[in-house]
Amino acid sequence: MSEHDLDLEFGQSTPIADGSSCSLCFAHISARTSSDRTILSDISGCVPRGNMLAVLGPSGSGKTSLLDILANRSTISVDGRIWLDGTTPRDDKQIRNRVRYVQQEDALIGALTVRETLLFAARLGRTSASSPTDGGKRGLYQYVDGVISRLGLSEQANTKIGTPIQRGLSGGQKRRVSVGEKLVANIGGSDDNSCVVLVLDEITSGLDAVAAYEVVSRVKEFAEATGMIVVASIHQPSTATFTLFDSVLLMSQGKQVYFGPVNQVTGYFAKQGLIIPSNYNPAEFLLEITNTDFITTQERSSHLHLAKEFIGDGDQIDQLCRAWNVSEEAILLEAVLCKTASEEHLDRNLRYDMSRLGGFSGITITFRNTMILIQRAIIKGYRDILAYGVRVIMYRKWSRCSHLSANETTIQSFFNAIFFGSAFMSFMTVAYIPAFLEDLATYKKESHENLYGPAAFLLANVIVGLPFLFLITVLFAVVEYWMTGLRSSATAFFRFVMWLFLDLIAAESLVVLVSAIAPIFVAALAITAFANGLWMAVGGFLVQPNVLNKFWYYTFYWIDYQRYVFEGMIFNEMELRSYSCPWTSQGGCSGCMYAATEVENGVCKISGKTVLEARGYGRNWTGLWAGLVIAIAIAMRLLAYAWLRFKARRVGN
Ligand SMILES: Nc1ncnc2c1ncn2[C@@H]1O[C@H](COP(=O)(O)OP(=O)(O)OP(=O)(O)O)[C@@H](O)[C@H]1O
Repeated sequence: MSEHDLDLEFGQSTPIADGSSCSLCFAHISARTSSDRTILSDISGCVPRGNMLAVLGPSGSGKTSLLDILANRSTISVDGRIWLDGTTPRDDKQIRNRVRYVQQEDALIGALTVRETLLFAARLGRTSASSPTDGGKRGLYQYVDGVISRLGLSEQANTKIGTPIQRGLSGGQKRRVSVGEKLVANIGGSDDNSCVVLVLDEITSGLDAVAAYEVVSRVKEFAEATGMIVVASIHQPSTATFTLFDSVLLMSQGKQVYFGPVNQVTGYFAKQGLIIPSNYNPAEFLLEITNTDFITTQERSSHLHLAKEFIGDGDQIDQLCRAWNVSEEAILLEAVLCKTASEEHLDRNLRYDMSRLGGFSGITITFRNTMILIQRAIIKGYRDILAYGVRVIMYRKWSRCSHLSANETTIQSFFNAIFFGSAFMSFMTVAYIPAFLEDLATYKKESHENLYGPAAFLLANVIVGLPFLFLITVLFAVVEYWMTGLRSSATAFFRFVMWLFLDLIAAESLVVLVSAIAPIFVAALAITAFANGLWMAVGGFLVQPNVLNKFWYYTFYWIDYQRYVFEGMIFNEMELRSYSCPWTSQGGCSGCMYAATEVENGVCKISGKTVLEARGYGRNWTGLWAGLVIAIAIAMRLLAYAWLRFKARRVGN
C-alpha cells in the first residue's frame, strides 16, 4: 500500500494535502495515572472530514481514557500530539469548543420535550459572534427542527424526555437527543457543523442491536451531510452497526492493536494469521482476540481457529501490538502523522483560524446564559413533580392534628406542633435531591463546554427556587396555621410564614450543598437526613441547651438553622399569648402548671412569656435569628459554589 493509497482510504481530503480540509489526527498518545500506572501507550490515528472512527476494545482497554484526551477532558498526565485541521490547538477552551463530547450517561432534563431540550442547547451554545441561528427565533426553530428530523426524532419532537416517575423517550431516542444537543450547540461560533469533532463515549451502551444501529446510522448520515468527524467508543456492535464506521482503532490493555479502514480489518488480521470466519461478526472477533479477562488463550484459539504463533505463549496482546508496530499500515500511518507535523510547522497560522473560535466570551454570555438557565429551570419547576410538586403534597399531610385551644394542657402540644412542623418541613426537603441531581448532571455536562459556570448554575437555581418555596410556604401555612390554632393575628401569621420560608430556604441550601459534594442519590439522601436529624437533636428542644453535651453546644448548636426557626416560631406563638388554667375556690391559681399572672372571669391566665422563661427561652432575638438563618443559607450556597468551582478547576475548566 502506498502513502497515496492510505490518503485515499482516510478520505478524499487528507489533513495534509488540503488546507481547507477538516481532520483530527493524534500521534503516540500515552497516559499515566498519578500513581505512574500507564493506561495508554503509543496510540495513533487520523480521521478525515465526514468520517466515523470506532474505538473498539475490551473493558478497561483505555477507550474512555483516549476519548477524554481527544476531548481535552482528561485529568491525568498525557504525552503525544493532537492536530485539529493539521494544527496543534493551543488553547484548552478552544479545543473544547470544537470537540463536542457526548458522555456515556444521558444527562437530560426529564421535564423538557425533545424540541425544548435542543432549543435550550442551541441557545446556550450560541455565541454572540456568529451562529447558524442568526435568522432569529424562526431560524433557530428551523435549525433545531432540521437536526431533529435528521436524527429521526420528528415524531417525538413534542414528547417529554421523561423522569423516573413519568415515562418519556426510549433509551435509543434519549441517546439521539444527547447527540442532537451537541449538533445544535454552535459552541465554536462556526458557520455550520463542519470541522467539528463529535466524540461519543459508549454511544450504544444499554441499547439493543436495532436501537444501536438506528443511533449510529443517524449519526453517520449527519456526519456525511455536514463533514463532521465522529470518534465513538463502542461495545459489541452488531456486524451491521460495525460496518457503518469508516475506520476502527482496536485497543487492548491500553495498547494499539490496529488502526485502519473497517473494510480492511479482515485482510489485516489474515496477514497476521488470524482468519475471521466468514459467518462471524468481525467486531466480536476483534474483541475476543483482545480480551484477556474472561477467556483463556486455549479456549480462544480453538474457538476462533487462531494461528499457532498466537497460542499458549501467554502474551498474545504483546504479539498483536508488535505485529501492528511493524505492519505496513502502521508505517504508512506514521508517515501521514509525520507529514502533518512538518506541515504544521510551515503554515500553522493559515490552517488554524483562531478568530473563528468564539469560546466563552465573558459577562455578556454568562448573563445571557443565566437568563436561559432561569427559563429552563422555571419550566422544570412547574412541570417536574419531583422538583416542588411532591413537597406540596407531602407538606399537606403534616399536622392534621386537631385544633388546639390555648390552655395549660395544650402548651406542650404547641411546642411539639411547632417543633415537628419546622423540623418536618426541613426534613422533607430531601424530596428535592433527585431534581437537583438531574440539574447537577446537566450542569456538569454543559460547564465542560464552557457554556456557563457554577455561579450561573447556582444563581439560576436560587432565583427560580425562591418563588416556588414561597408558594409552598404559603399553601402550607394558610391551612395549617389556622387549623392548628396558632395565635390568631395577622402579624403572627405573616411572621410564621416568614419563619417557614426561611426554614425551607436553609433546608434547600443544605440539599444543594450536600448533593453538590456527594452527587449520588443514596449518599446525598443519607447525609442530608443525618444532618437534619442532627439539627433536631442539638436544637435545644429535645435536649435543653444547658444539658447539651459541650461539643454539640459549642459547635452545631450555633449553626443550627432549625433552632433559630423553632425559637422564632415559639416566641411568635407564645410571647403575646396567655393560656388558661382552672381557678379553684380552695387554691385559686396555685394548681396551675406555670405561675398564673392574672385571673380573668374566674379563669387563671398563664402568660406565654412565663412559659418561655420557665423553659429557658430568655429573650426574643427575632431579627438576629432571621439574619443568622439567612447567613447560614448563604454560607451553604457559597460553599456549594466553592466546591463546584474547585471541581471545575480540577478538570481544567
Ligand atoms: N484517572 C484515572 N486514574 C486511575 N486509573 C484510571 C484513570 N482513568 C482510567 N483509569 C484506568 O485505566 C484503565 C482504562 O480505563 P478506561 O475507562 O479508559 O477503559 P475503557 O476501555 O473505557 O473501559 P470500559 O469499556 O469498561 O468503559 C482502567 O483500568 C481504569 O481503571
